[in-house]
Amino acid sequence: MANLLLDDGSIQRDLSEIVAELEPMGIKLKHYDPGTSLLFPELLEQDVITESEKRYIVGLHSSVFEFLQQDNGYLWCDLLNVHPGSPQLETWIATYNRYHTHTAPEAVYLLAGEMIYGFVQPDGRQVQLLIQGQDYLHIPAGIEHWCSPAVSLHFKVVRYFTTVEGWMPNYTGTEQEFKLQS
Ligand SMILES: CSCCC(=O)/C(O)=C/O
Ligand SMILES: [Fe+2]
Ligand code: NI
Repeated sequence: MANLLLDDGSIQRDLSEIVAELEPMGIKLKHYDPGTSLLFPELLEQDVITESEKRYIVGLHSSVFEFLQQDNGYLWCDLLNVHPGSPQLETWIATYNRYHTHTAPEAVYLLAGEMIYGFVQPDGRQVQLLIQGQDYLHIPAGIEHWCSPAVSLHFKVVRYFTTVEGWMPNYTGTEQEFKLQS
């Protein structure tokens, strides 16, 4: 389940409170646990999974989550697997942990592991959202965000795309500011 860290050091753990905090930015967060992870538990534990294993997981998952694809007009989806031995991991982190926008929505369903997203609220305050297994996140086009693996450096995520080319980061230059109270 997700946690939201606010810039005053407080943490929201209640899903409905987090949803309300994200709502002014048009960001949707849901927790769906249809039991699909039980279909491939050993694959979710593995650091390395093959392309055919990825296709198997995405295929099983897509049939259960067909409504997500239809409701949101997703054209295609893939499975991104990040682990401590992932090639170019530092480059990947450097690419996405800077504030950026996309011209298309960014939607993800986290199968395993943890990811952190940063957002700028309408009043300028920055928040950090931790998502965990079975969390679904939808960020509208044009919303500033950054993302990163959590320190475990493990996540497996289904990414939903509404355009053929996927998400291109447009960097905004906004600095990450996260001052917690002393
Ligand atoms: C969510 S995994 C891929 C990273 C990415 O494309 C992106 O835009 C993160 O914000
Ligand atoms: Fe992004
Ligand atoms: Ni590992």
